[in-house]
Amino acid sequence: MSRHGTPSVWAILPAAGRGARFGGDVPKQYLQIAGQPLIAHALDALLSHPQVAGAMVALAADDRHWPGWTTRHGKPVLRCVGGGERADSVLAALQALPPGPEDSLVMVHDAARPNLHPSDLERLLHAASGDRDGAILAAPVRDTLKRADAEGRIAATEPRAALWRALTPQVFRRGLLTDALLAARADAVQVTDEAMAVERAGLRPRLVEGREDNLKVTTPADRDLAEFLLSQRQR
Ligand SMILES: Nc1ccn([C@@H]2O[C@H](COP(=O)(O)OP(=O)(O)OP(=O)(O)O)[C@@H](O)[C@H]2O)c(=O)n1
Ligand SMILES: C[C@](O)(CO)[C@H](O)COP(=O)(O)O
Repeated sequence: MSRHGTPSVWAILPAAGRGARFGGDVPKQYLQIAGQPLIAHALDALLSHPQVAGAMVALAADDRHWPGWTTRHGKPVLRCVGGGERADSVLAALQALPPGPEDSLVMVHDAARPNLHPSDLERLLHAASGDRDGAILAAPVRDTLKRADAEGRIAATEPRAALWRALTPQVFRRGLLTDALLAARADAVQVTDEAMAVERAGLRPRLVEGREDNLKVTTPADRDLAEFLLSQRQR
């Protein structure tokens, strides 16, 4: 048994997006970067951690690019059909997981974030294991923030003290996250990350500072940086 105990954390990868901001014919999660699809880098980063039991990947119903993996790193890779919004995909994945304790940890990570480092993952899981409100990787805002007006000019400078950018993974107790996402859906509130749903439930997840290079590949401009970062790790 590893020092982390029995692998008990299920990883959820929302991967049902269309990649509209990235463009192209192939959804960005299947972009070949540093020798494999973007989603493979995200899967490997998660499944290589000894505490992670397996992965549930939420795919678009008409996805024809999924390579059909059923295991990686000796762990199960399961899949389900995602939903119209990211939160719907996460909820579908939660509800498709194998039976397990409601207070077990689940970890949600964007398939579009290929450069998650083991050190960040370890610190995040350590923080979440001891915190019932959960924990997320995040990065403190280091730039001055401007609010734009309708003409693309500066309308205001926003205070940045105590502002952080939410990253992923985000780790919560399985039952708590499921209930929080169901409540947000029932209230017709579109949450852009899992923490937003948990905050609505009155909890205060812990912020775990993560690397700035845990980028989400969103537009074509992100591709070269992702290629560089991932190729540097393979040297
Ligand atoms: N209905 C959706 C929308 C998004 N995602 C996933 O959520 C992650 C982060 O979303 P984003 O970067 O916005 O990806 P897309 O939604 O594909 O991009 P876009 O908004 O440009 O279409 C991605 O792995 C994406 O596949 C998902 O599983 N289901
Ligand atoms: C979950 C997330 O990556 C945290 O920053 C972000 O909210 C995803 O946003 P997207 O518009 O679905 O990419």
